[in-house]
Amino acid sequence: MASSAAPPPDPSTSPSKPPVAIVCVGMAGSGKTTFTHRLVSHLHNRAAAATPPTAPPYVLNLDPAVRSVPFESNVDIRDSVNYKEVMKQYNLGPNGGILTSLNLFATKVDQVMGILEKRCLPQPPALSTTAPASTPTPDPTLQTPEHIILDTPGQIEVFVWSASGSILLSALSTSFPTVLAYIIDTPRTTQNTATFMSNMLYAISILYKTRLPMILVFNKTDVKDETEAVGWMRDFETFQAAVREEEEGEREGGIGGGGGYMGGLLNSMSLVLEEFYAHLSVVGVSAATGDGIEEFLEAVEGKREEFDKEFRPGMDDRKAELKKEREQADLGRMMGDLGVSSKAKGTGKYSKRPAPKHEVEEAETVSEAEELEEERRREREDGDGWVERDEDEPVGGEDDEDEGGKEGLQARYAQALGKSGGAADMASEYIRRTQG
Ligand SMILES: Nc1nc2c(ncn2[C@@H]2O[C@H](COP(=O)(O)OP(=O)(O)OP(=O)(O)O)[C@@H](O)[C@H]2O)c(=O)[nH]1
Repeated sequence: MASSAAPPPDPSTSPSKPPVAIVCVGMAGSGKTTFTHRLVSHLHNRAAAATPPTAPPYVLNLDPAVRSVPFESNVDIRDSVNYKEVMKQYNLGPNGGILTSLNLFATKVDQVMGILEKRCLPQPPALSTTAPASTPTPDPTLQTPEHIILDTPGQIEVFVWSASGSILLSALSTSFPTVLAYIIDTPRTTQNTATFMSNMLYAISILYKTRLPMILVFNKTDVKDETEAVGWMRDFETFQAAVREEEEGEREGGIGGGGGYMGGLLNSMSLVLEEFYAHLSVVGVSAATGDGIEEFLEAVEGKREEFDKEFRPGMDDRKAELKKEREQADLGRMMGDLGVSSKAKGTGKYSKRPAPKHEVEEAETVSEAEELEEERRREREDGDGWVERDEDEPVGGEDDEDEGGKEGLQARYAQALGKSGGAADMASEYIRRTQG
């Protein structure tokens, strides 16, 4: 695949643009992590090869359940929330554990945004009394990245449909142009027209839920290229012909199928979806070989413009309003998620005998669970449960070793939100009521 895209702009000479945030979402197994890995290493290579070298992408891992992340991330939810302990403490299954971990992480969204803005937006030059030294080669570590990349949990609905997902996306998109990369497993999705349509309907629901520009990324083109899928999208007659062919195949094979109802529905939907497809960019990539990554980055630039034109207007005015919404309405909803979790204690599918005393002492709350995390994490952590992976962040944390139970959690929430009262109190009050 040609890599003929223009070299990245030199941030030292070009008017600085904020980086674009790429949020990778997709069904479990579609290849999000492999794609993120490929994208990150591609951008690292591109930044190193530029003259002068530019800043590499800023990377966030938002999947609390992933065992190992193949790429280097600057911010990792796992440093802040211990997924296994969350499952244990709230008696949750895997999906509830991911949801609750994301909820806990989302209470720290303002800190995350603070770090992102500090690291990724051009900062006003520091006042200096000494004469500027002549530095012909800008230091890439002092430059801002062109891309922020986020990998999300495999359980797509947990991220896209949860309050915490909305909080994170709305916070991100108020500060940075934000684009969704909807990763699709091409061979699996084009197995038949019904699977294809299901995936497209999922994409449409995310598009309308988030209202962010979206790129459909047909992944795994090394196994099957995107031609058929794109054909089905661009020309509904091609799609309808495929539906007919499948129906005939089923009739000949004696398979009942949807008895005509299914075919009719698929045909109607293909007509309706024409309008939706028009709003999307489509690229074929292979995360395994790297094919199509440059085309994807070109599509991202197109979507950045769309974001600036259609999404950005009014955003600056709405920033304060959105922040308030985040703290009030969504946190209320988010605590509702925790409430569901707390009710599961002792009654639900994942209920269990009361934990023996020594286990309780081991970690009674999420905050204590965090305290018990490995020494490596604790060293980086400076008191508020939040950590940026590559550097120490000067946060005025307190030693909360003595804080146990609900008070400890309350302090966590208060700290997480950088103040006392408001949403923090609301969160802890909710927990007090539901857990007490
Ligand atoms: N052939 C091929 N396999 C791929 C490609 N991308 C990912 N895979 C494989 O697809 C499987 C799933 O990939 P992951 O990157 O773990 O997918 P994911 O969406 O992050 O998975 P979850 O986090 O569990 O939802 C792995 O076996 C990958 O090796 C690709 O471009 N080509």
